[in-house]
Amino acid sequence: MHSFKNPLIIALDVDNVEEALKLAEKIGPYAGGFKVGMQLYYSAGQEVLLRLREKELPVFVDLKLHDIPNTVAGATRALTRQGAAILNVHAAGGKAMMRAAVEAARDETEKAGTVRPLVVAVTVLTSFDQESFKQEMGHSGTIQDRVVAWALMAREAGLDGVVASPLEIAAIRKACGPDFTIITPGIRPAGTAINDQKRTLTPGEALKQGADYLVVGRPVTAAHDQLEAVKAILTEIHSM
Ligand SMILES: O=C(O)c1cc(=O)[nH]c(=O)n1[C@@H]1O[C@H](COP(=O)(O)O)[C@@H](O)[C@H]1O
Repeated sequence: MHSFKNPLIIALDVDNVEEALKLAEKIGPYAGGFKVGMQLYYSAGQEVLLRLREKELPVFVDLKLHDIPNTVAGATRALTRQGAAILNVHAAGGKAMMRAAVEAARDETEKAGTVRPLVVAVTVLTSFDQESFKQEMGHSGTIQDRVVAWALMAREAGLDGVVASPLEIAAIRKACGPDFTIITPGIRPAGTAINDQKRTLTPGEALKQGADYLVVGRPVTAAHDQLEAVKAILTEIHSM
């Protein structure tokens, strides 16, 4: 497995390589890893992954793949070759799609003699609350039940873990066991803006619930002093 020096993954949700590298330079000595999502990858492509490799921190490539199994397998191969330490697919894409992704990652790394990325499933996005989940997604049950069902399905498909809100961590841990990786966005240090997130906890609370990795974007990227924001989160984490 790629090694993260601490559980804090900073989402580099910016528009270009220069901005991403500037941020990575500043917070690199403190962060556990970086996340490159749709905004940056669709703007800068694989160049940003190549340049971030120079920082020697693992990168979670968050493109939330969701397509037929063959297409997702091809995309997974590409992101694996580009050095992703973690990559994600939507659990809603189904078991065959998830299995195709993890098999593609395994095959690609076995051929290259490299370390396989963790392949994790996105469950219910942290921007849903129970009300919008019911109204817009047509699910009658609770978010937690859906997240746990998808987590179990991801585990059966051979995935390494899931992305879920901090509110579901304990239930996932109970259902999927200690070795299943749980990555949680929707992290909001006390007193920071919630923005479009609906299901949130503070960094310390999320770790206490049993998260393996915390994904944090705007509480750091939009902070007046980004470095101070990262350090404050680490202080909270270390005091746990
Ligand atoms: O897959 C993700 O990383 C993800 C899943 C999810 O359910 N919610 C979610 O916010 N994310 C990502 O996590 C990051 C959270 O950013 P902030 O809300 O700015 O902290 C963003 O880059 C999102 O794309």
